[in-house]
Amino acid sequence: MASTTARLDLDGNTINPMTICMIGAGGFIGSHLCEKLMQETPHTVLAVDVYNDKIKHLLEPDSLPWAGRIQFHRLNIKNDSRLEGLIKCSDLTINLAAICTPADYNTRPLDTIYSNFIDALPVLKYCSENNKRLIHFSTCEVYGKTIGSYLPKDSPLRQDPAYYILKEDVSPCIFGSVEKQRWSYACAKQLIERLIYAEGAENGLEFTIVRPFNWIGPRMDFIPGIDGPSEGVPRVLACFSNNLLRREPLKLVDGGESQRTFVYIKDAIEAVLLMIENPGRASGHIFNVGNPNNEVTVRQLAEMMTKVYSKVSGEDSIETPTIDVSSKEFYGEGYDDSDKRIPDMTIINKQLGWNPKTSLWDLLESTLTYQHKTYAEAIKQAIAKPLAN
Ligand SMILES: NC(=O)c1ccc[n+]([C@@H]2O[C@H](COP(=O)([O-])OP(=O)(O)OC[C@H]3O[C@@H](n4cnc5c(N)ncnc54)[C@H](O)[C@@H]3O)[C@@H](O)[C@H]2O)c1
Ligand SMILES: O=C(O)[C@H]1O[C@H](OP(=O)(O)OP(=O)(O)OC[C@H]2O[C@@H](n3ccc(=O)[nH]c3=O)[C@H](O)[C@@H]2O)[C@H](O)[C@@H](O)[C@@H]1O
Repeated sequence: MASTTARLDLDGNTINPMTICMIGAGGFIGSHLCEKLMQETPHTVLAVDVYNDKIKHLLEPDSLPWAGRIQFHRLNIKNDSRLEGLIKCSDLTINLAAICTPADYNTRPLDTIYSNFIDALPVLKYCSENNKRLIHFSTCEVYGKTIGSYLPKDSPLRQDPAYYILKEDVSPCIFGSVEKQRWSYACAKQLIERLIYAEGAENGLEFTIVRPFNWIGPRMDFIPGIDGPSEGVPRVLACFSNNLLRREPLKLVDGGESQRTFVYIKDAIEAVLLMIENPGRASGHIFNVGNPNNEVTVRQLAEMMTKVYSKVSGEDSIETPTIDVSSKEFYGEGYDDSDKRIPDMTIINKQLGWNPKTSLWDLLESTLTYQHKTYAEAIKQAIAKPLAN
């Protein structure tokens, strides 16, 4: 419940209720952010998306305590003149809208580039022209590969953090060749970051850029054949959840050697709320938001998810829990990968005093409990159906 006592920012000033135009509010991050804003703050959200399934529980029934503070606007920002009006009547715009599943980057590069660059242009224009604050969601993928990945395999420098820690104001953006269309997303995100930064520098736009590092939790993506297309390939959490639910081996792309740091969505949302409510500390900054303590290879992630799922479902794991698959087979031509992603936390610590709290085991336990409760029965029925026919 939103508290009735005044909310204070990090400098002890009263936070006034604001109206937030949240574009992409119906997605994974948007649904958690809407939930947080409704349950814990007095702010109003104009929720813009083409879908609202993930925020339905916040929109209905009319008797919800926050009724009237969240409005859903079903619109596609590619071609809807209502967008400018919504931005104009808000204090802050948060842009989350994007195509952001790697399976699309090399197979639908045009849609990916349009979604992440061209479609974000009007949002930026309307914020800049109307002097509205913008929080734009970029990605840790803008760093691409680490400098260390180009060193010889046995180089001792690979162990030196200077060669792999990703730092907002220092690290370069290293992408593969244009033929490696995996980088279409990262490159589009990088260009929109540069444009936002330039609008800030030349025209005084008040902006914050967020670079999420593998945020995971309930409601991420979809389970193929249940609430998404059977042939669709979501991000790794949903791919592995789907395999576990169906008692199939988890597929390790190119040996599962890539490394990632995973952060719990609920920790990450705390960071976004600090940005929303502390504009003086957040504006003009680019923030890494991740958990440097939760690093694993994809193979280790698969092993941990298998153990956690056994615990939460009460089922033994299958005899062959993982299989190797080539990236060409799994994602098609033009796939490439980030080798390692550890966020430097200096800037977000200094500006907002934020730190992630949840260990990888704990976040997987709560997320897989949700996946099991939400999908296990539906999967059982889907598997039983063809046999019954
Ligand atoms: N989840 C992560 O860990 C992560 C990591 C890095 C970056 N990001 C970035 O954060 C943002 C949100 O990610 P997410 O994980 O919530 O993704 P998501 O796909 O769950 O949410 C994106 C939402 O935007 C909506 N959308 C897309 N195009 C639209 C359009 N033209 N008009 C209206 N709505 C549109 C989609 O319907 C979807 O609901 C994206 O910009 C993504 O690139 C996320
Ligand atoms: O989440 C992020 O911070 C960013 O990175 C993600 O990219 P990536 O981490 O590569 O995407 P995942 O689908 O989560 O894959 C992680 C790793 O698991 C591997 N993988 C994925 C799925 C699978 O079934 N098996 C498997 O081995 C992938 O090859 C990759 O190495 C996406 O690009 C974005 O959502 C986002 O911008």
